[in-house]
Amino acid sequence: MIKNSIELKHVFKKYQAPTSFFAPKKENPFVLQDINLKIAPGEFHIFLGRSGCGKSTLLNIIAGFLPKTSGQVLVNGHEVAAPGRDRGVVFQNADAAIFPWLTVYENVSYGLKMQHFSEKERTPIVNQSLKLVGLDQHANKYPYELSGGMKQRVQIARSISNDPDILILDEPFGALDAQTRRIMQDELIRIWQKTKKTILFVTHDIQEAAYLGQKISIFSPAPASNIYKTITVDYPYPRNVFSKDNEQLVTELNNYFPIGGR
Ligand SMILES: Nc1ncnc2c1ncn2[C@@H]1O[C@H](COP(=O)(O)OP(=O)(O)OP(=O)(O)O)[C@@H](O)[C@H]1O
Repeated sequence: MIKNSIELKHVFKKYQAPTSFFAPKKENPFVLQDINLKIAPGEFHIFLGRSGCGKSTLLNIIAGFLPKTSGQVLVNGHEVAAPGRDRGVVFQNADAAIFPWLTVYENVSYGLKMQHFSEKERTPIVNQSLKLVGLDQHANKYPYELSGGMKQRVQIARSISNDPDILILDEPFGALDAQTRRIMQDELIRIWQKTKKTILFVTHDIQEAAYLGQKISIFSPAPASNIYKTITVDYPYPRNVFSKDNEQLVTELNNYFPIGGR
């Protein structure tokens, strides 16, 4: 068993069509068809693809929120059957993910409290997580007092406080303005380098994939999406969006998504 690893073997996914006595019987197409992938411990891995190709579906299967139709999904060598502490998830919509009636501190502390950590045990973990994401000065604020970027920091701190092996992020910066998005991308790289977690990050933004990813898995269009190719990006961080390396990578990635193509 390799710790912090993810392995996908022949994963297929088809959503169940709604059934009704009056509606004609209908079969939904496969959303994902024969996905095979290995994500190594400590890797920063990107799922890149057009809207609707099934990136979030696969991420939710790995997180344990959705069942697969067939195949094997192994996290740390064990078949995924449900969500678990080994996987922390950060969603795009922070407003739906954090509790509006709890402070920043209480939101980050909540999961640990549910796992019966005592207050004495929780305090240093929560303080450390808040410091890591730069929210230590905002611990007593409520979500309505926070910017979009700060709310995403709360989600990241909450996940990190559980000390997951793998951090799973579903378009976490998609709703942020361009400047905040770049700041959060730099923050995430810093957190990844510090914690050495395995990161699985979903995006449809080519520039974002090129700026963040060590490995970029490119999804084919819907339906019945597959992973076309996984590209290894071996130039170092921090990356310069104006560098020749970056320009070449963005051009290469753009070739997989022709304008006007599906
Ligand atoms: N609960 C569901 N029931 C039926 N079909 C679904 C369900 N959830 C998603 N789908 C379909 O599965 C396909 C993949 O959706 P998914 O959200 O995984 O794509 P995505 O690549 O993450 O898209 P986006 O980037 O827009 O979030 C889409 O065709 C979508 O309509």
